[in-house]
Amino acid sequence: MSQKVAVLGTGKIGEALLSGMIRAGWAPADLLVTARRPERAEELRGRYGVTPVTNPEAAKTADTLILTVKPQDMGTLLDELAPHVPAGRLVISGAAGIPTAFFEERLTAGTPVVRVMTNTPALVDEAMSVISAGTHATAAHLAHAEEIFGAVGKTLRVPESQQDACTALSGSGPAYFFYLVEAMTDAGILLGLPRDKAHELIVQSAIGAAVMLRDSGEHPVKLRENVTSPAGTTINAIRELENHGVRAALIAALEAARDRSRELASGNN
Ligand SMILES: NC(=O)C1=CN([C@@H]2O[C@H](COP(=O)(O)OP(=O)(O)OC[C@H]3O[C@@H](n4cnc5c(N)ncnc54)[C@H](OP(=O)(O)O)[C@@H]3O)[C@@H](O)[C@H]2O)C=CC1
Ligand SMILES: O=C(O)[C@@H]1CCC=N1
Repeated sequence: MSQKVAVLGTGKIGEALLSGMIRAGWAPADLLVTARRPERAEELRGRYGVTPVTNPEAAKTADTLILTVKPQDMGTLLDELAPHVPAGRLVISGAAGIPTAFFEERLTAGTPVVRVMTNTPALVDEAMSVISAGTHATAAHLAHAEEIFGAVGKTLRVPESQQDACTALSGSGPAYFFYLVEAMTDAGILLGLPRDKAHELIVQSAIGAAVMLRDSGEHPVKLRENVTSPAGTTINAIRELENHGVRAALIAALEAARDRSRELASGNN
C-alpha cells in the first residue's frame, strides 16, 4: 500500500523537499501539497504533477504531514489542522525554533511529532537535515523522516535540545557561505578584476575547498596550513582576518542566530 505524504505550506523549503522526493522516486500521485494562494497550488501541480488539497483534506488523507510554513504561521495552521488530524498521524515540522511540545499541545494526545531542520542545498540534493523525535515519535517515525529528508541530502539525528544550535549552523549556514562569496567577489573588484571573472574564481575555489573538506578526511586547520606558505600571500590575508576579528564575528553571528531560533519557539513573534 502506498504511503501518502502531504507538504503543508509549500514555499521554498517545501518545494525543495517535494522536488527532491520526486527525483528520488516518490510517485507524484502519492504527494499532496497545500498552499495559501490558489495560483501557487496550480503552479505546483503543473510543475510536479502533485495534487493540491486543503489543509484539512491533507490531514485526513495523508499518512505523513510535513509542515513547512514560517514559524509565525504555525499557530494558525495548527488551529486549522488540529480538529482533522486523526490519532497516529506522523507530523513532521520543518520550522525553525518551534519545539515538538508546541505541536503535541495542540494535536490529538499521543500524536508522533518529529522536528527537522534542513537547508536550501536540498535544491541540489546536498541538504543537511537534523532530525529530533518528540515525546511520542518512535524509531520507525524517525526512520521515515530520514527516508524523506534523505532524498535531498544528509541526515543526522540530534537531541531536540541541540536543534536551535543546528539551525544556526546548518539551517542558516548556506547564507554565510553565500555572504562570504559576495564579499570576496567585491574584493576581486577592488583588485581590478571584472565581476564575472572574480565570481568564477571565487565560486570554483569554494567548490574545491568544500570537496576537500568533505573528501580528504583532513582537519580544516591542516588544509588551511597547506595553503599558507612561509612569508607568502595567504598569511598576510589571515593576519588581516584576525585583526578584523572575523573569527569572533562568526562566533557572535551564530550565537545570535541560535538566540533568534529560541525566540521563535512560541510561533507568534
Ligand atoms: N529558507 C530556508 O533556508 C529554511 C527555512 N526553514 C524553515 O522552513 C519554513 C519555510 O520557510 P521558507 O520555505 O523559506 O518560507 P516560504 O515563505 O517560502 O514558505 C512558506 C509557505 O507557506 C505558505 N503558507 C503560510 N500559511 C499557510 C497556510 N495556513 N496554509 C497553506 N500554506 C501556507 C506561504 O504562502 P504565501 O506564499 O502565500 O506566503 C508560503 O508559500 C520556515 O518555518 C523556516 O523556518 C528551514 C530551513 C531552511
Ligand atoms: O532564516 C530563517 O529563519 C530560516 C531558518 C533557517 C534558515 N532560514
